[in-house]
Amino acid sequence: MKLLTNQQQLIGTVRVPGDKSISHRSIMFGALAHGITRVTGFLEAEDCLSTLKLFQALGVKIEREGMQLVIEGHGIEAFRSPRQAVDIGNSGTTIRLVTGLLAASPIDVTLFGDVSIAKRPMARVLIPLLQMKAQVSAREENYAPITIKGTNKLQGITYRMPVASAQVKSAILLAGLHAKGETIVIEKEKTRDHTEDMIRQFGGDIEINGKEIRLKGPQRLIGQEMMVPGDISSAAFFLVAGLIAKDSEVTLPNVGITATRAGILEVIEAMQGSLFIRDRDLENQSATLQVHSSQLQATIIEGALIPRLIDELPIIALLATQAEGTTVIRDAEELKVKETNRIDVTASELRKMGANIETTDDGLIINGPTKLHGAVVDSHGDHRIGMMLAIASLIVESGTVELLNAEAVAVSYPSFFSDLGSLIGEGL
Ligand SMILES: O=C(O)C1=C[C@@H](OP(=O)(O)O)[C@@H](O)[C@H](O)C1
Ligand SMILES: C=C(OP(=O)(O)O)C(=O)O
Repeated sequence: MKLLTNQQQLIGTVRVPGDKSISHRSIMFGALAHGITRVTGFLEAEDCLSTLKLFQALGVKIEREGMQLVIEGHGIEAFRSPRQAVDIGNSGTTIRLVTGLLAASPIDVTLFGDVSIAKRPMARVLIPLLQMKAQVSAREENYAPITIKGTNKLQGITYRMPVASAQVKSAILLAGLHAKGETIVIEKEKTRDHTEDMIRQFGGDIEINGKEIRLKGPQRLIGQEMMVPGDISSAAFFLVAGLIAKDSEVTLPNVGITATRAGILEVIEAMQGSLFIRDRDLENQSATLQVHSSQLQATIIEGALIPRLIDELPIIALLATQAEGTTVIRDAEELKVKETNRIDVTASELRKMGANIETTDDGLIINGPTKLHGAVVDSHGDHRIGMMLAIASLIVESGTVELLNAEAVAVSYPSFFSDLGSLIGEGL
């Protein structure tokens, strides 16, 4: 795909689609609960549709009614074994959370995915689940396909997490909901807490004390009405675009800014970006975000901040190429096990466009500001890399940009290119 270059100006408003993490969980909790769950703002993107189809294959009735998704939950006991192995596509969140959730179900199932999923580590989920007496196995004990033989004999555990991962935490908590006794998870760093929020929202009982989370099984959840706010991980591309493109102003209404996800807003402020947060909705934990073109300063991104902006790091790396000074991203080794090795791929693709960016064992060092130029770049099938490169092309001063494997953006944001085009005032 040929991208727009030549220092574009971005003006306007984009309503980014629903949060991916919350959308996945809306299906999972709706299916686990008893009664009807109605979801407004569900993200209709490939990853969340993988979760939707999986639960339909387990016999759960899920239908669209106007702008809502309606899930008819009859509890975990009502799940049925699918006739064949289920393909979860590119979605790490689906395969990891569902492995925990289904470990305590009455069904047998094998889950597999695409070439990227087949390389992502699963032992991090299997190790605690095996301690809970789950019957789960994986290729070479670490990779998809994963086979789950559900059992009603799960036992609660106390688990100190060796990685900062909301997916691992959520898999254990979802298993713990139907295990006997208490499950205690102690996080390495605080990660996104949508699972904990939704356990409460669906009538469950959970105690949170800093990084320690406790729940007792078995629990019975009740169907709910839910609103999914816009995804800050999708908004991040337009936040950065508005900051680095010339003479720009971009407004993003209804973006989820819950504390465990809002790290990018702190980074923009630390870099002296012009950011306004308006219309805060405390119940929905959302707000309108507005950015203007800015003179940016380098910063250091590390430690407890990393899990609060983990998926935004490729686009933050682009932001840093336009900041004065040396930006250091460290403690981000988890980036190596995402859809691609995002440390290597971010650096190698941005370097093709002239960025001054080095990789380290756990992050990136970026010297700025640098002018970017045209190149043939590649998403490597990673949605977040594809969208980052499309934003980079907007500030290219010479040459053209060709993006290979652009279709990967549909994993989390199918309307990305048309939303970007609407800010520029012409279709891409
Ligand atoms: O729980 C979730 O919804 C997610 C957790 C994060 O993964 P890890 O738990 O592997 O950090 C994140 O990168 C992913 O996009 C979504
Ligand atoms: C890492 C991501 O997703 P997942 O782990 O669900 O594949 C992402 O969306 O950036």
